[in-house]
Amino acid sequence: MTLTLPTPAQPLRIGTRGSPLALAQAHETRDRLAAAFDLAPEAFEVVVIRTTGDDRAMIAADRPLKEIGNKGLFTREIEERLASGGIDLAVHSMKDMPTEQPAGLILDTYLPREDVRDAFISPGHAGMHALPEGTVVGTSSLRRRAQLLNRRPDLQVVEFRGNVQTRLKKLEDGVAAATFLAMAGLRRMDMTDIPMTAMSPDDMLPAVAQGAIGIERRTDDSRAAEMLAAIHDASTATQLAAERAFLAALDGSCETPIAGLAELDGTQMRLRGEILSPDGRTAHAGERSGPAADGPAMGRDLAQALLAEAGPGFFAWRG
Ligand SMILES: NCc1[nH]cc(CCC(=O)O)c1CC(=O)O
Repeated sequence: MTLTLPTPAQPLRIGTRGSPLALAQAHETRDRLAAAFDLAPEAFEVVVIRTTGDDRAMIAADRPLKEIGNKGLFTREIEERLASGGIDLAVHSMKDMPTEQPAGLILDTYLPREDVRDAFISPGHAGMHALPEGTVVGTSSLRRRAQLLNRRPDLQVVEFRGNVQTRLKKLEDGVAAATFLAMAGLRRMDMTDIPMTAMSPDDMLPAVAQGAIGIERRTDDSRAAEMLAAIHDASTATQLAAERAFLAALDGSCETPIAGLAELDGTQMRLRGEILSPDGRTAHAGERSGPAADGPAMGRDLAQALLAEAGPGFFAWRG
């Protein structure tokens, strides 16, 4: 098979949302492909796609994300455009992607994973444990809210939505004294000079697939498959296979406080997972270790164990 590479006249079209983080991730994808095939940046076109999620989030800026729509809200239009041939690739944060895949599309290429940890961000305080009693912390993440309240039930949590820039502005304006963001996003946007400390996964286990970028293509597009193979990171794929099997076995979505992290040491894997009640009062955590190739089985096994420990009805609040 001979690969017909894209040219400035017939560029490879990369679809993405328009937030600064999404654009940084699309540009990283483009730059890695350009380097792998020695192509000029003009051989690629970055296509910004507005999603229902972006529109609704703008209108209902103070409401929790889970109230304004279900999963796929921020990706549906992008996947439709990909399926209909309007773009050739779609770049996603894997943390935001459901575990099922629309027919005709495949999402199995991952860039090397960034820092998986959460960052604690506060102009005035050194870390989660140093916050005075009653301090107001902003976050839109059900997981971070539940984990924080589990460790620090005395704190107050307020809804904190918007892109990274918006959230930092809210901190500046004093809406909250601290917030959390993914280290990966800050690094990818070159924003590590803000006042922050990386959280140990022992204090705050990250979201499943945090820090991982996935690139989606049409199942029948062999050129895309061949080009993506050149930038794929196998270690990230091994980690995500375990973490996403854990998530899928919990039937989890972004509406459920779930955390999971697989770490590799040579051929061995350590997989940690946690499920929490939204108020943080109850948490069930566990881990598995074994050969990395058994990651998906470890993920399913850990999920079953945590579900059994939590008992029936633990996820009952889910609509
Ligand atoms: N849900 C929003 C989202 N999706 C991916 C990232 C960060 C990048 C990543 O985790 O890969 C963020 C923002 C954040 O959590 O700070």
